[in-house]
Amino acid sequence: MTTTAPAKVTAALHGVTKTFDGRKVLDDVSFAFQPATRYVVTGRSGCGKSTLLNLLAGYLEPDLGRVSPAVATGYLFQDELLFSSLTVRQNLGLRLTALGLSDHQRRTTEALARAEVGGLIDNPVSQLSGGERQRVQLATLLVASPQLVLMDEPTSKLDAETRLDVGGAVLELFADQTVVVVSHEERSPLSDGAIRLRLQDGRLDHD
Ligand SMILES: Nc1ncnc2c1ncn2[C@@H]1O[C@H](COP(=O)(O)OP(=O)(O)OP(=O)(O)O)[C@@H](O)[C@H]1O
Repeated sequence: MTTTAPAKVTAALHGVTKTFDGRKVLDDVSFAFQPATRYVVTGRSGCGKSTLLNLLAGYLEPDLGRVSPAVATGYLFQDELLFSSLTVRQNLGLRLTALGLSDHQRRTTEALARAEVGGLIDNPVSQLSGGERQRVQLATLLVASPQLVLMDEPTSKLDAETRLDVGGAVLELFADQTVVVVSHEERSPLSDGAIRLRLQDGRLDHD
C-alpha cells in the first residue's frame, strides 16, 4: 500500500492568542493555509483582520501559540510601499536590495512584463495612474516570487473599473500562490472562488 504525504501547508496558526488592552483579538486560533489557495478575511471594523495579517507576516508575535513561517512572503498593505519620486525600476530595485536578491535586471523586466506594465519601467511613480500604480505594486511582489501573498484591502481606494482590473490581475498573477486578502466589502473581485474566513469575537470561522 502506498501512502501519500499530506501537502505541505504554506503557513499555519497554532493556538494563537493575541490580546490588546485586555481584549483577546485572537483567541486560541488554529488554521492551516493551503498552497495555491485564496482566502478572503472579513469581519467588522476592529475585529482583528490587520492583526491577523501582521502575525502571518511576522510583524507581530503571538502572546500564546505560534505561527509557522512561510518561506517567502509578499505584502500589499493599505499604505503604498512605492516611493513617488523614484522610477518604477528604482522602486523594484530597492525591494530586491532589501531582500538581498541578485539579478535585478532580469527579475525587474520579468515582473513588470507579467504585470503588463513593462513600458513604464523608467517612469517616475508620481506620473502613474491609480491602476498603473497598483499593477506596479503587484510587480514589487512578483519580483520576490513569494509563496504567501498578504493583501490588506488592495482595491478599496480604486474606482469600480480599476478594481475589477486589479482584482483580475491578482487572480491571474498569483494563481499558484497562497493569497490572504483582508476585505471590508461583501463583494470584491477577489472573493469569487476564495475560501471565506470570518473573524468574530476572537474566532476564525470559515463557511
Ligand atoms: N499595536 C496595537 N496596540 C494596541 N491595540 C491595537 C494594536 N493593534 C491593534 N490594536 C487593537 O486591536 C483591535 C484589532 O485591530 P485591527 O487593526 O487588527 O482590526 P481590523 O479588523 O483590521 O480593523 P479595520 O477593519 O478597522 O481596519 C482594535 O481594537 C485595535 O484598536
